[in-house]
Amino acid sequence: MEIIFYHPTFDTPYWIAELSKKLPGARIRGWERGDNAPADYALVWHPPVEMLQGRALKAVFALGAGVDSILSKLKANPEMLPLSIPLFRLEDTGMGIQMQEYAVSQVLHWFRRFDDYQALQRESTWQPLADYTHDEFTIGIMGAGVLGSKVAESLLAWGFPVRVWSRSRKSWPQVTSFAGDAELGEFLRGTRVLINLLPNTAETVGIINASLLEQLQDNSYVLNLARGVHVVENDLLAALDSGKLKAAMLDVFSREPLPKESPLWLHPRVTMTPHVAAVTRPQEAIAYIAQTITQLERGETPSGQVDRVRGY
Ligand SMILES: NC(=O)C1=CN([C@@H]2O[C@H](COP(=O)(O)OP(=O)(O)OC[C@H]3O[C@@H](n4cnc5c(N)ncnc54)[C@H](OP(=O)(O)O)[C@@H]3O)[C@@H](O)[C@H]2O)C=CC1
Ligand SMILES: O=C(O)C(=O)CO
Repeated sequence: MEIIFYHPTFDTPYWIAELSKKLPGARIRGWERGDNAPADYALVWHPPVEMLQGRALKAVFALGAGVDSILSKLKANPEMLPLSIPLFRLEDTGMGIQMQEYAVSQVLHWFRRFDDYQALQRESTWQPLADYTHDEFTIGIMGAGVLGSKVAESLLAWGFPVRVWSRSRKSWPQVTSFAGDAELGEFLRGTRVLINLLPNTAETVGIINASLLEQLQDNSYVLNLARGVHVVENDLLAALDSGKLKAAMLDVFSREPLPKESPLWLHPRVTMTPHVAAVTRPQEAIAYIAQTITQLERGETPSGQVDRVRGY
């Protein structure tokens, strides 16, 4: 079995060595321009078109959870990967716990009013504030997939009311589920902390815009953990300045790295991280990919296949 690997920043020799331990029969090589030799599987992130085009692959693996970059490249170059070749993505593989850590720490930060206390500290003001209660701190998670479900679970454990919004309805204990565009308004009206874990698709791009933000409760919070293009950044800034939003924490941006001139950098109620909410953990990802390849070789149907028509 021949496997080709391409990632613009990962340590390719390390990945090849570790993958080889899990797939001892496989010949694995880092792909370089001009390599047209046969391959059965391709493991990729931001792959050049020529890496995949014209190959009789058994499957392609995205080395992350989101497949928006590969799908948008495919839109422009459909011949890069025919629909008959399945595309897999990483399902959790250690990203769930990272999203839980991020979401729980930030929600608790807002819930315990550490943002307000930090502002008071800057003025050397000693001023105890009224506590927030859990029942006025409903968490609304957009996207109830692999990562959204993990985040829901962790915030429930801290006693917050949790609701989710997705395409299909969920029947999860203690979680209120809203499904489809028709129920988005009702979902938003009860949400105090909006957490975004949607995939980037034609339907979700720009979804966090002025009209959506207007439907949230006053003094709400936004935590964007998914993709920058979900948020209309000027609308978010306007909602912060109008007082509709109390604060936003952003991990992802419409342009990355965030340009120096972006007003988001200096906004007093915006905090940010540079797209690190959940990174690919090599050992977990390698175990998942090796197991999935083994299942495919046995003729089984592993989970994690992307529905390319649906876009996630
Ligand atoms: N910032 C970071 O470091 C990282 C960001 N991410 C981002 O997180 C995203 C989510 O990952 P993951 O949980 O694994 O993805 P999943 O595919 O498992 O979940 C996607 C969820 O979004 C819902 N959804 C999709 N389209 C719509 C729509 N039009 N309306 C309502 N709901 C919709 C799906 O609904 P249904 O359940 O009905 O199908 C599903 O619940 C990734 O696509 C990626 O962009 C991922 C990893 C790291
Ligand atoms: O896996 C993903 O989709 C990511 O965004 C990794 O940072």
